[in-house]
Amino acid sequence: KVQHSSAIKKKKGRRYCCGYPISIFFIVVNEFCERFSYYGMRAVLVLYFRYFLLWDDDLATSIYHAFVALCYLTPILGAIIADSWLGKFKTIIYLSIVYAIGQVTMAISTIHDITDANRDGTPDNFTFHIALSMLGLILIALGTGGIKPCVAAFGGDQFQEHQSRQLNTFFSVFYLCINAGSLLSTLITPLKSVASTLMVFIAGSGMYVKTDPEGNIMWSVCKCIGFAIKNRFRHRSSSYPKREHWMDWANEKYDKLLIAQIKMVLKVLFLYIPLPMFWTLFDQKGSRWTLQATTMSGDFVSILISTVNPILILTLVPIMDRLIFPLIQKCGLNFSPLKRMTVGMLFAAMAFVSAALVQIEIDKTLPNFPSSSESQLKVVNTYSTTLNVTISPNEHLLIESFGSSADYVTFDHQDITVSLNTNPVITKAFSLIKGGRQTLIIPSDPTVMRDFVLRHGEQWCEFSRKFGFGASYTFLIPSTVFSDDCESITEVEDMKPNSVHMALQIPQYFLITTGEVMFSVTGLQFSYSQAPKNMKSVLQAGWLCTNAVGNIIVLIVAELGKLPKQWAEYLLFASLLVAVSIIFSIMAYFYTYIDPAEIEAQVRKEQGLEPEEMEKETLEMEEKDEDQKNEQGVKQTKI
Ligand SMILES: C[C@H](N)C(=O)N1CCC[C@H]1C(=O)O
Repeated sequence: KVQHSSAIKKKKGRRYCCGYPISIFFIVVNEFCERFSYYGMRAVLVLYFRYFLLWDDDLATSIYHAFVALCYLTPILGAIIADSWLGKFKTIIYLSIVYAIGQVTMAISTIHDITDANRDGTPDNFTFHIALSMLGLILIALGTGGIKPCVAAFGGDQFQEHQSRQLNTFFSVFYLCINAGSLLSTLITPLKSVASTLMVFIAGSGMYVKTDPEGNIMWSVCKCIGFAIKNRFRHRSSSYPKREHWMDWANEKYDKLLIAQIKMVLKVLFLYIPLPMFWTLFDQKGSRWTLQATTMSGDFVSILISTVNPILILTLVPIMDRLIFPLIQKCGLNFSPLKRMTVGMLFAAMAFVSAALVQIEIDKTLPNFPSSSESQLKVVNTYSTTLNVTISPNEHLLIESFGSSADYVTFDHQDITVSLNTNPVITKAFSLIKGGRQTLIIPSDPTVMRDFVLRHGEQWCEFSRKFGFGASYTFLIPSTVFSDDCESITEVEDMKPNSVHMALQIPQYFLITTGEVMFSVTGLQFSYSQAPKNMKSVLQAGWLCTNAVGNIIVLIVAELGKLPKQWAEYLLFASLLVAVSIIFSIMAYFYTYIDPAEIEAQVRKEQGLEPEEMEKETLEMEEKDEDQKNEQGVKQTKI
């Protein structure tokens, strides 16, 4: 009775603006601040690993993906704590504190002065910094992941059953805030944002609808499933009559309502099995696509590329919600949530086809590097006259003074002899490095060693030309050069600058983000709407876990099983996602959308409602009326 009246008291605090509970304002701002902090930290994480902890590219990328995977695995823990023990409100508060401690720990780990006793600018004790940063990252993963399923579900809890339209809009706005936070964090430093997250959330405290946790629900679910499996096994003989669903084998011991709720959750979780493949492709934006961008040209575009996903989300979500989806509906087509998710997957697959096409263009412009059994040599002539260079057995090069051979010459053997048509003829034998590129410099005569400083800003010689991305140059400086004799310095281009423009990546970003809007925003709404009341966070956590598994697949498949051609790897991922989306569409075809509240009410009715429940329901109905009147602006003073 006491619990019952307190629940009602809390619900009476509900206030509305334009048909939406005011409390959701605090929730979406909280999500904005949280994502601002998370994405801001994530944006510099690989750089921190690479340039502070001095890890190599592979280790930095692997730990980065492992961290992201952990961030999407910890929601299970947060959901269990919220649904079984603390409730969503307190879980968000406590785990946000853990999150803040994690960010502070991480910040401390980046102060090299702590262990830099000899003040040379690098830490002396890397173990200390690594241990501290790993601790910080684990706390951050626990905080960000733990609160994530609770915040989305808590937002959903603020609405009533008849507000399904507003609920869908809430999830779209929620996703917009995630991306506004992500966009801003790329542009400005995410300082103090976890503290703001917590303060904004607490500020709305008096206005939230806070549903109490209903005991250790996860433990009851596990015990019930365990019992059903054991009982089914005990009655495996064909003499026992079959039951409609394997969970019905728990009927002997467990409440019908719990069994019905577990059936609903399992049905959705089964549907989630193919979904990680979407995230496997999506999360390669941050690794493979970024590496692809480093082989392309265009400097200002690089900032656009790092912000294009959130910018497109901010544009596409309203366009989809207000224009495309209503238009499709008007055409009489039933674009159900699961259909949207399938189309989202196909868009992501198309994005990877687009990435493969861009890669083929890039490959055409890339230098032809030697295979592991070949060697390459370039010859540079700093001699005073043009030279005829013969490389055994039959390579003849005519190289003018202060010039070089047009390109690297490839040899399938390593031992060569170089002859120059000087007087007397000079002949010398060399052994080249297998699989490597080398440059042979023919020195000027007489050889004088001298220093020449090329210093930015105050260099002796100004070079007006801009060096291209990805290019490599050799400067030939004559021994006689003086500060006013810049003309005599010759530049040899060893590697051509990247020539495929980064703007070519925009179509693939556009396609993957369109896919994300259809897949991720819809998935978020779907996970909430199909979950029984006491398992909303659990199902949100299940949804987020698909992201974690996707990242683990990136780690395993993309890192270990590299294909020789990058474009082929992109096409492989695209084909895999098309195959998975076909499987998903078949599974979706057999899925029947449910109204969990209706099923729960039906089971209760079958069981015969207890007087207490009846009373609660009547009060809720009364309250629903009051809320509806509130929405219409009618002021009610008393129920
Ligand atoms: C930044 C992405 N566009 C995005 O919004 N997300 C990627 C994974 C899910 C979602 C998020 O919650 O951050």
